[in-house]
Amino acid sequence: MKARIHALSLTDFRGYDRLDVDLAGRSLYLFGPNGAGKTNFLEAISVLNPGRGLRGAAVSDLGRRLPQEVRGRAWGVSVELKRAEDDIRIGTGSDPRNLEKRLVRIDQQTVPAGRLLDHIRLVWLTPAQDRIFLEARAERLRFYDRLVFAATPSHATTVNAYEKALRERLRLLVQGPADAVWLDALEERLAQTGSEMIAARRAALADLQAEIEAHESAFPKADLGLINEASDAHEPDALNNALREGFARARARDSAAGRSLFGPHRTDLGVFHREKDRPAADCSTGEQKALVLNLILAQGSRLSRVKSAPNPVVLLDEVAAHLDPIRRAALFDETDRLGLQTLFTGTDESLFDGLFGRALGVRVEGGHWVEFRD
Ligand SMILES: Nc1ncnc2c1ncn2[C@@H]1O[C@H](COP(=O)(O)OP(=O)(O)OP(=O)(O)O)[C@@H](O)[C@H]1O
Repeated sequence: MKARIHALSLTDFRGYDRLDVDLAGRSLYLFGPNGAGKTNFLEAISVLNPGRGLRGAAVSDLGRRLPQEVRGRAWGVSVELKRAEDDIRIGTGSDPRNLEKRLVRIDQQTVPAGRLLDHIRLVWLTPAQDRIFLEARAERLRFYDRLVFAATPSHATTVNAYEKALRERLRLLVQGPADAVWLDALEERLAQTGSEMIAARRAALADLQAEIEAHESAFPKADLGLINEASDAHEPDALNNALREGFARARARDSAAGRSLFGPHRTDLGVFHREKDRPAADCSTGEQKALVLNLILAQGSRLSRVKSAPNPVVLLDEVAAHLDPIRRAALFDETDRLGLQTLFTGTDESLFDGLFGRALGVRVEGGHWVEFRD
């Protein structure tokens, strides 16, 4: 399903007071000095999916706040998506009655945030994620779970239900009462949601690896793996049983440690640089950036194949600056070839010479779009 961003407005979002533009479904590159408002713009698009957007910010931090103001203002982001069959306007913003909360609207109707995924799916890469292979395991797993969730939205609900049951089980084990019936019931839920999580992660991994194999590109190929999955069983009943038994066996150890030491929440994403024959964490900074970028392109490509879901829109913050000219040209060609509406940022206009005429270019200064390159 094609979904591309056309008309777009921001109101009091971060440094922007008001922005009304029409991207006409095109890709975009924003350039301008530090602090101009380039990342803020990508962040505004990123909140058009459920969750906290690409900076993980609270709703109340997104509203424009002048230096003398103590609180941010009510903010809003809305876009018009043109599709083969119709146009649709989707938007989000703070609830004027409670600035900590956000509301989502689709064609004027207030709806749950999850419904946004029926219309737009976002993939992003920010400088913070370049270090994903050096981060703590839990951070990497969260990054990977977001890749899984973009194609399988139920994965987020499953992970939340699993984490809730895990916290409840640990509380019983540490504070009591260690009621066996209650613990059995919680572990049953953990086994059920845990098996679903493992299955969704494996399916996403197979898809991503297939995308990586399918494309010859200037980016290094990665071998992906899931480490410490809690069980290597594949058949659903066997996986379920293995998890239930694993949780029951771990009770005494978890209770003594005050931590949950068994389960799929302890999984890690393994990424191996095939050509260099070493784990991503041992690769150079530039090699790590290229690996993670290739993973994001694989994600964009696999999402665009999901017939029942909208085409992804890709947000690449300061990615071009870190690539050598050959890889930069390859990135522009690759996003074009995949038919992805991609929004790039960078400080220097010259980084985007290869996009001139293929995307809309805009100079940003002080929260304003000041010059257009068409
Ligand atoms: N809630 C807010 N209200 C007003 N201004 C804000 C708010 N939040 C952030 N800003 C301002 O936005 C600017 C940062 O913008 P942004 O992160 O988009 O910069 P950028 O163009 O991506 O720069 P860089 O090249 O340094 O990454 C800062 O000047 C910051 O003070």
